[in-house]
Amino acid sequence: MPQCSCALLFYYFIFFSTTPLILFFSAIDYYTDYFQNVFVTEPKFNEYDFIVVGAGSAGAVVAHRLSNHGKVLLLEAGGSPNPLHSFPGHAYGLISKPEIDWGYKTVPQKNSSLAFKNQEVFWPRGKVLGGSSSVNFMFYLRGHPLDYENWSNITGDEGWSWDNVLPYFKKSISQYKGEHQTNEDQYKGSEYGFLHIESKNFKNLAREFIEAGKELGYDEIDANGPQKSGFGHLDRNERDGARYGTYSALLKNPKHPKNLVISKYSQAVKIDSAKLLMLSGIGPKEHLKSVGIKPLVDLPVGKNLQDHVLSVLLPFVIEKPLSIVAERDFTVEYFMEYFMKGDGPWTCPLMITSQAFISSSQVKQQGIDWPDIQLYIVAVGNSVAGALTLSEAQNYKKDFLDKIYEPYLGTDGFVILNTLGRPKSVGEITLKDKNPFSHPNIDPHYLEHPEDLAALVEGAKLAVKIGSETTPFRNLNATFSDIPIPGCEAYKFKSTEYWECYIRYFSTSLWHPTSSCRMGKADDPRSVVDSKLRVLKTRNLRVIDASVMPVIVNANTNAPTIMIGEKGADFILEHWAQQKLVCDGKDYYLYKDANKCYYLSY
Ligand SMILES: Cc1cc2nc3c(=O)[nH]c(=O)nc-3n(C[C@H](O)[C@H](O)[C@H](O)COP(=O)(O)OP(=O)(O)OC[C@H]3O[C@@H](n4cnc5c(N)ncnc54)[C@H](O)[C@@H]3O)c2cc1C
Repeated sequence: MPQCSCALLFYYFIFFSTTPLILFFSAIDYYTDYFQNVFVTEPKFNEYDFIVVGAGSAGAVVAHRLSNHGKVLLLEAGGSPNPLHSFPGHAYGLISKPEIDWGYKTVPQKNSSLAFKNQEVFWPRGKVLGGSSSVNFMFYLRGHPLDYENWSNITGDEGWSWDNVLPYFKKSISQYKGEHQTNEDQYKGSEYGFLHIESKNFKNLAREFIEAGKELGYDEIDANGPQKSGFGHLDRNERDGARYGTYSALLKNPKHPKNLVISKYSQAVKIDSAKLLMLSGIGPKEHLKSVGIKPLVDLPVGKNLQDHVLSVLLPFVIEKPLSIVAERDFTVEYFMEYFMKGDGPWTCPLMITSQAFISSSQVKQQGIDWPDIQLYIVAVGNSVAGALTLSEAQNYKKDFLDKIYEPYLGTDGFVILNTLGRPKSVGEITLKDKNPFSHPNIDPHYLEHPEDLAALVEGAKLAVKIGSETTPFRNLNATFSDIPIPGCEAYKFKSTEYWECYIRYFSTSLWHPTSSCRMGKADDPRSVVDSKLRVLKTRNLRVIDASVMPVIVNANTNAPTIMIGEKGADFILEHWAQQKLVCDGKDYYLYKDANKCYYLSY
């Protein structure tokens, strides 16, 4: 990679001169979009067949599918994303930006996140068309078949089994140009699909990571089909190197524009499904009373919150220039590669090039291979910018990071993200008060369950072994910092107690909250919606988003949420077909000889 003796100065010049410009143009873009939306009259109907609140990963899919059959009003609290959102290299820069992010944070955590200011973890959520799919890191993963067998058992509905959700994952795909093109059975595009999935050429340290896994006895895998323990490349929701979330795919140029009215900057008074239901009087009776809301329907809304916990392992140092060091590699060459060819490092969010699924010993004891640890390798060296960005985007204490990074600044290296795929700790979302604009209390109870910490300790030990003791990394002279992190100096370095302490400091969210409006059987006291996603004890109201997952899946949650959107749209269409007998359009057909009209399930 190109070298320059005055690179640090150059980097600072570029950083401090472009950042205000980016902020300035983003602000212009935001206010132009906002005022255009207020003053330019949109075509409106007097009445709608469906109202969808939230144009996120699931909401955009539901609105799109329904607009093929009826008039849809899609209410979104945010506006259009600015053009920078499609640039994967800038994904980290989108976090916590108030024009597009709700700006949530957790309440102070008791068992985790000691390296964070006030032990509060930032919880980014997209407030923009496309929702969190417009700000996420775009990795495309579906989960383990057993995740869905579990859903099927919990709901008592075979419709959520792996065999029955797989067609919905496939249905969303339009074009697959990822790592596993030979696996047609998993990825063949559908004529109804809209997602583009690809994997570009920046794969630094991925081969070393996968080969290290093989040396330790793991297979090289396609993590989607069907998942098992092993190491493999990552696919992303991109098209020609640009983000391709539900905004680009479905809302930017809607397929049924006459039927779909998108109302931007329209906050349906309440925020997010759990909060929305509680402010409407649907939630835990005693809690609603305590904040002055009249309870209408007593349901465990906000309970059962789950999230993937992430512990960052750094710094690793290598002696070959295979990582991106911001001060050195912020080059014209890489930008040209991106803008001219749609390729290179800037197609890769956070330079995460590969990942692994591992079953901890707790899981192996049960005689199954249902991984509960996910490791990612991040081909980022040790830079001033890295520490600054981590602290600003995620609320880490800056001085804590400075102490860890200082001896290694400017060196090549990498980071391993050690994440918990199947956490046992369960959190809760409650209302602060009855003001719809107040942020909710978010308490994920990270690491409360002792088995969560035990699994992450195993992940940390394995990650450090991979990154410093295996042949592919030894060939790079890779080392893991031997300086204990501040706060854990009292423990024997790399002992189980040291890792427990390390993880309690370095633990945050992987930004995959689920299950606060859990789906389940009607007589299960944990259920908020039934297996057709209808809110229990109410009529004509469904929740269709990540919050309905009965248990979080062992995978990044965007693709599973889009799948939920697909199924949810079909549930509504099935129901609607039975309500209204309409046979006048070409999209409708007569079902057998039952003398009833059904809608084609797109
Ligand atoms: C920074 C980040 C990185 C991530 N990286 C990945 C990744 O690489 N791969 C992956 O698979 N997953 C990733 N995820 C998770 C994934 O993006 C989410 O699980 C998924 O987008 C959730 O979809 P959803 O439909 O439930 O909610 P969202 O997509 O968040 O949509 C909710 C929408 O509703 C709107 N809304 C909320 N309340 C109201 C209201 N009252 N009125 C009107 N509109 C409202 C919001 O503004 C938003 O647009 C990431 C998430 C984040 C935040």
